[in-house]
Amino acid sequence: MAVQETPVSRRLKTVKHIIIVCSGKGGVGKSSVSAQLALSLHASSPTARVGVLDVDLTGPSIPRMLGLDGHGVHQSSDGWVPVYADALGDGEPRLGCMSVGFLLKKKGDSVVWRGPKKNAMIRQFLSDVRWGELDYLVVDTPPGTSDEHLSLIEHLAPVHSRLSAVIVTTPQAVALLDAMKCLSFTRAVALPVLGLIENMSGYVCPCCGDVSNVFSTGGGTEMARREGVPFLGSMPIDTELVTLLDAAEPTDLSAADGQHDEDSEVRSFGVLQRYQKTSSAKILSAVVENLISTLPLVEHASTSSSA
Ligand SMILES: Nc1ncnc2c1ncn2[C@@H]1O[C@H](COP(=O)(O)OP(=O)(O)OP(=O)(O)O)[C@@H](O)[C@H]1O
Ligand code: SF4
Repeated sequence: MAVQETPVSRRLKTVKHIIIVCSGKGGVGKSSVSAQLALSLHASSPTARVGVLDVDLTGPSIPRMLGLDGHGVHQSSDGWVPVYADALGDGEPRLGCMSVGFLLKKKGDSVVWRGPKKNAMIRQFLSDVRWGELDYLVVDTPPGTSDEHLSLIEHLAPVHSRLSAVIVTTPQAVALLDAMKCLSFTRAVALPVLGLIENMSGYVCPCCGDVSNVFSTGGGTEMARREGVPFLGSMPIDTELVTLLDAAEPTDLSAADGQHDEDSEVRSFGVLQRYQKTSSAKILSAVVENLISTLPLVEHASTSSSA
């Protein structure tokens, strides 16, 4: 089946893989996992180019997690320029971000929109952001399955053949029940699932390294086995991660200002360097290896569905 030509397809034809991160329930760490996936994919190869699109329109948290709070979107003649998070002077920028958070007048403002307006915003994000060549576009979504998810599927599924999802859950029964609803949604819209990530799976004591299972354990593995989806890995509760992502300091705009021209919005970035030193980064690099190894499944699924 020929892929339709639309403004979204024209813009995203230089993006190899689009990975939608979703969760059935709020607060399970979906945005933290999205930010960490982007950081770890960026670190997975010296040339990997990664974008993060935050479509959690009513609660955008990716700019804060990447230390990009307070930045505004720059409009070039060829569309919106992502805010780049790589260190200045470190070669070509390879980690770009776009979020409704960059469009809000001030920190803490909220977006109260109905479905059609959200749909229009998402279409504009997909068709107007000048990502350029990307290996991975990680899309952070709101919890549950809402207007934002339907809009993404509506605009992306007909035009992008390497579109997939990752489901984030915590080990508690109630979160797993909601993760099941999320999985049913992906099946209903024929969205291939790369796998399940269990977050907040045990607590590693910073003093002795002992792991305590604060919640029940093994629910994610069991659900993945039962439902026939890959289990990508478990992320323990990491106090270092909370400090890093919740308190990621906005980078100094004045320091970066002299370094960008009209078409390049590159910012100095300490989060990437600090993240690499955390124990979460080491654990997540194994999760990312598993994720990369499941990407061929998406190509297989798209080939069989278009056959
Ligand atoms: N593995 C972890 N260890 C410690 N804290 C974590 C971990 N994962 C997430 N958190 C913390 O839990 C809180 C909620 O995380 P996050 O905002 O990523 O959740 P979410 O599922 O995206 O929430 P929302 O419902 O707002 O979309 C944040 O303070 C985050 O720093
Ligand atoms: S796990 Fe061990 S070191 Fe950590 S708080 Fe408990 S007793 Fe103390």
